[in-house]
Amino acid sequence: MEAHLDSMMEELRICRETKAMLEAAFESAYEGIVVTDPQGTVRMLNETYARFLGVKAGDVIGKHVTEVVENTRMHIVAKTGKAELAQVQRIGEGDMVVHRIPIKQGGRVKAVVGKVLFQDVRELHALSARVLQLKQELDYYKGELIKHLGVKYGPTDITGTSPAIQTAKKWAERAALTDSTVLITGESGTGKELFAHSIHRLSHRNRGPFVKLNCAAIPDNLVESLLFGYTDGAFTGAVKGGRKGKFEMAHRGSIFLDEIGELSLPMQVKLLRVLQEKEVEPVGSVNAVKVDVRIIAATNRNLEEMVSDGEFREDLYYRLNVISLKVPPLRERSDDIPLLGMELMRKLSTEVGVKAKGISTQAMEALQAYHWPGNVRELKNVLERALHLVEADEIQLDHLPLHLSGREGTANRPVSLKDAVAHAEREALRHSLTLSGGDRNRAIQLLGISRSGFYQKLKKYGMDQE
Ligand SMILES: Nc1ncnc2c1ncn2[C@@H]1O[C@H](COP(=O)(O)OP(=O)(O)OP(=O)(O)O)[C@@H](O)[C@H]1O
Repeated sequence: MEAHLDSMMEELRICRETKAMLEAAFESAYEGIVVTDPQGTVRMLNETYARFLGVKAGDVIGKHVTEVVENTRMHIVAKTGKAELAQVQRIGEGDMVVHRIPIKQGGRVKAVVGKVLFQDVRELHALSARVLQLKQELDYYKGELIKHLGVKYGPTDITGTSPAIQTAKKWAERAALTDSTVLITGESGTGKELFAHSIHRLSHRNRGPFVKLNCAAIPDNLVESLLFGYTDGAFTGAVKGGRKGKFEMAHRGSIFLDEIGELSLPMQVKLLRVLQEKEVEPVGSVNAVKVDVRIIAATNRNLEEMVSDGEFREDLYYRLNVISLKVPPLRERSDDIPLLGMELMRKLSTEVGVKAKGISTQAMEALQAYHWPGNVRELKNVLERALHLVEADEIQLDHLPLHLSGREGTANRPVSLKDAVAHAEREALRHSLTLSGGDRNRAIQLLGISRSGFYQKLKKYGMDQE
């Protein structure tokens, strides 16, 4: 009996403590709170609400809620048993946001709790306007940060719905989940760089830098210092204080080694060491620097063939090719050409300042029938050229180059061998420049002729000013 009494006392003490805690929470709440019984009689009213209504809680408890709060529906909710959330209720001078929540036991309403969330809905409007402004600012700074970090493109920039491009995109998404080295292969102009940016953008490193190095564009003797940096006085002409290399710059981010197939054999050895040790040794330094960098490499050359010809190290090839991503050539996804053509045309029209709205059916058919050795880059160049020629709204067949539009009939063909050679040379020059996007070094490579020969021919055919 005594033990029973003790346990009842203990329970009573806990109940009192809980009640005191709930009352304190009730009173200190920022929102106004009112509780009624199922008949709509006010049972509780916290200090915030009482102050807001300009009444004393003690005076209104026991009154019907309609006598205490203007436009109330607490007594109605007590009848319907259905909660009314985030409703606007006019009280005095202000529009309030209120919740009315029935408390049920055994399916019957035992009480209704009313909450006034904001003192006035205008506060909410002001708050949401501020949130919107902050969001816009945030988006702007995010964009700026991304530009600053070096990443320019994301997966949404890769246009195409063909199964081939979708598969490549899926691989890129998967690659982004890991930190493994990715080797992106594919013909020139297929969009390898877009994929490299996208992998970084989708990865957990996307707040870190994205650093690009085109291995073909730098002289051999500079590659090392560019990649690994150098110390003060490492060589004549070195910047005072030394300079960080691309690997260090890409710390906690990704490095994109474009045209990796052009890296000389001695540089391949050094790169392999970085991959193995995860540290770089700046030129002139004896101390290695630890780097945390994800490597994305790309090439349009056949590295396997280069390995068998002894031009590319096998061990480096396997280190790079942990995840391989092949970007399909455009001729294998001609289904993408209408969408891609329209998308590129829209972007280019803004750049060129021409308002072309479409591509005629005939022109589109010609675009789809062509084999696109220069892939999307070539398509872009063809469309840009067409936009300069277009007079009305649409790109027509005769705005496309002759080799594409099929208008190159026999009537205009040269008869003498000399003229035929000149004609062929001119076309080859033009074609190589279209393929390379105007990049003369690449055009020279594509033609397989010497630099001086290239410039002589440009001059001969009056194309040196183009
Ligand atoms: N799927 C695509 N959607 C939209 N634009 C694309 C797409 N693929 C490529 N491009 C555009 O085509 C051009 C060439 O792409 P990119 O430079 O990525 O090719 P690449 O494969 O890296 O070429 P290279 O081997 O010559 O370096 C760029 O202007 C790029 O924006």
